[in-house]
Amino acid sequence: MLEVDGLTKVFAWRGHSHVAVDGVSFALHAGGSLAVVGESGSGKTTIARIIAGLETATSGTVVVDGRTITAKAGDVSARRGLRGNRGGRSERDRVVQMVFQDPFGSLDPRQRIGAGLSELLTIHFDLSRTARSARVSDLLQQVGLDDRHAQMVPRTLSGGQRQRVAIARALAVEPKVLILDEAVSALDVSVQAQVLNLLADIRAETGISYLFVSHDLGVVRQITDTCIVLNRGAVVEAGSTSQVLDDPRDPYTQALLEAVPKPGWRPRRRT
Ligand SMILES: Nc1ncnc2c1ncn2[C@@H]1O[C@H](COP(=O)(O)OP(=O)(O)OP(=O)(O)O)[C@@H](O)[C@H]1O
Repeated sequence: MLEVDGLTKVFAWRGHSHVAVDGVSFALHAGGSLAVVGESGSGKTTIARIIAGLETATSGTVVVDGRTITAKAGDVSARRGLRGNRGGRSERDRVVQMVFQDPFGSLDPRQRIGAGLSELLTIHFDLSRTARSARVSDLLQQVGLDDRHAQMVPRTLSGGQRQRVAIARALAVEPKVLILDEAVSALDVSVQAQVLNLLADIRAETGISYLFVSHDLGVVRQITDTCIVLNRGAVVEAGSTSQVLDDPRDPYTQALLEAVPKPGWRPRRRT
């Protein structure tokens, strides 16, 4: 479903340059769930943003569902080739969707949740008003919300409910790949568990694939079957999530796991 090959991103500014992603390759099969883990600054979000089309790659390819979707800066023909005929939206808008840690940024503060979903459906599908309204109800139900929430604006929802809305909005366009970038990190533990269960159910029902970016190895264990570990933009270990987390081969992965606070952990005193 998703094949990433030799992906590289170099950020350059005022005579400086920084290799944020360094020849990353991995594959995610249909209905699979792959974690991208690594410490802060290791390049996780940059990879996610390139796949979602929010950032251009310096080199390498991204293939989703058999179609190459990588567009380098200035590569207009690649972008044109991906244009769908629905409202001028690119095909990538539909096949890959992304949910962020803070859904506030992607929600219009003045728009009621139902109206926002309806607007998205209008952009991407040719549905009658009745069919559209039924689809809005279905989407809300799919994420554990109801028609009551359709009448609310983002600020009147809890953090967990807002994240459910963000997931409903992503699902509205029927993507093949959903990128979840620290999507449950800001939620408290019980709400986090509910959203993780919801994501597991949606994957089982729809066969959607997840690319799960997280620094939380406990969450990664629950929601993914395969895992890549990044260190300074490069993949240092890849395999099944249980193998990587239970029997890490690479010293960096071992150090990453050892850094997770264990029961009885106490903050070290400053000297
Ligand atoms: N627009 C940019 N310009 C310059 N450098 C950038 C830019 N975006 C990211 N970087 C750098 O690229 C590196 C990787 O950043 P990225 O956000 O992908 O890391 P991350 O693993 O997602 O980190 P975190 O877990 O803290 O979100 C970092 O060193 C960051 O400073």
